[in-house]
Amino acid sequence: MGAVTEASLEVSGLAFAYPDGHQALFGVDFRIERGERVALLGPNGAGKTTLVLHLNGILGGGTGSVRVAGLPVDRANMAVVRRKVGIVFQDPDDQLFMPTVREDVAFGPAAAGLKGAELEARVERALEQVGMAAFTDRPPHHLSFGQRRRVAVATVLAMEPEILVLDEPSSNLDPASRRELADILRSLDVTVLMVTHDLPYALELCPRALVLSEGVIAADGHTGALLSDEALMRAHRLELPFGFDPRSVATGA
Ligand SMILES: Nc1ncnc2c1ncn2[C@@H]1O[C@H](COP(=O)(O)OP(=O)(O)OP(=O)(O)O)[C@@H](O)[C@H]1O
Repeated sequence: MGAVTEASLEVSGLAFAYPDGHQALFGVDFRIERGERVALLGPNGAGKTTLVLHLNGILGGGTGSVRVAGLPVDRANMAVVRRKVGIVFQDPDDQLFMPTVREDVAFGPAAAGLKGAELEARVERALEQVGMAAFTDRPPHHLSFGQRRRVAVATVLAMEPEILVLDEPSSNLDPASRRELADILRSLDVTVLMVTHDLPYALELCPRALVLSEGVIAADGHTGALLSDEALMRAHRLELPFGFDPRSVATGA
């Protein structure tokens, strides 16, 4: 396979209806290249979560295809795909359940067969990447919310994913923790897809954004340009904070 030209993520004609018949996705197409940071924007109910749950095969059975690093997300590839797509859920407590930070971060790689010094090095590196190396032996429930979110990111980084998917990464963070997480995400050498309603955060971190609305991609382009398009914003119920000028931010730097 031509690994060099493969996209990190390629979604083609993805359509999906829930078992109750509610159609959430109506033919979604986009491609994310290796190393890009892309924001997935859209109003409540647009289909963002439904889309994300297709990226590692939690949801399936619709039509169209999802490929991660060229590999189709299907039953046969599920174990590999789950390692390649790291999803950080909105609530870190959904991801942290072991007695110590070390055990939480080691959990995934250990289940994938890593042990001994190799496992220890993997854990150490992931915790260093999120600035949490000093907390290795602490119980996660003794950490602040912002620290727990960083550990949740580490649990996913420890799997060395092809693509890091973050669901509302800035939610419930104070301004300092928000900025620290932005610095961490910027420093990572990994493809990022970030689902967020925090439009200034999207602008700050992601040079490119997708707008998902009523189950289709309504716009795909430069984040600053999309957020400056008042008609587009209005049409898809996207609102910037009062007084915020997207043209005043150096996007994705
Ligand atoms: N289990 C389900 N069964 C039936 N319909 C569902 C189910 N889960 C979600 N939906 C519907 O699918 C549509 C897309 O929902 P989804 O959660 O993907 O949107 P979202 O963009 O993530 O929204 P939000 O910003 O509120 O998180 C909505 O109309 C929702 O009501």
